[in-house]
Amino acid sequence: MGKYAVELRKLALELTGAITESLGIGPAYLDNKMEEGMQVMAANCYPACPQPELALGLPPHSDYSCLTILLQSSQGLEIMDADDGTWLAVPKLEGALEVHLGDHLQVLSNGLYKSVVHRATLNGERTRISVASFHSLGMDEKMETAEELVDEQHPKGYKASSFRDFLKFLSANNIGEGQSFIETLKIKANDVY
Ligand SMILES: O=C(O)CCC(=O)C(=O)O
Ligand SMILES: [Fe+2]
Repeated sequence: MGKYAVELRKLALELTGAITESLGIGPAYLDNKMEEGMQVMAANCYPACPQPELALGLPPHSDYSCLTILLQSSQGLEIMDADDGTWLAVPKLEGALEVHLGDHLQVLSNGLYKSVVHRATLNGERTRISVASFHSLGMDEKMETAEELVDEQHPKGYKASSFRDFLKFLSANNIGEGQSFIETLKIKANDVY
């Protein structure tokens, strides 16, 4: 697990650099903050469920990370098509890692990149295991929208927040009931900011 975690961290930094480069703010924009940031690994175990159509392994949510890298033992992950709200199954490809864009990059990019809403379904036959590696800034480091991506036509759309702010939100809200942290960060037209 140690070597796997180390390699994923390198991959996350490389992908984050490619994303910031694509935004025109340079490949090293987040390097220092990511290098001092956090990597959280979660092992999820979903036992076989006799009535999988009646339950979910994880409710719909987006991840509070820059990137999440996921390995799944069998199919079960679904992502939401943001245009029509339908759910699409992510196929299990042998040896493939699934990369999710998280809320941090939506905030940084002023909404040019969107975090992916996803959920975990259950199946009737076998236990499913997934290992998620979340890559984010440090606990008290605020992720802010890049000033370079803000102008009159593209006003700043998000408030800055830290992982600790997210944890406070989680302890006070139930994401199983549809509450979403990124929604609370959106700056509304008549907010004084
Ligand atoms: O088990 C999965 O496929 C999804 C896991 C996940 O979304 C998470 O741990 O945040
Ligand atoms: Fe997730």
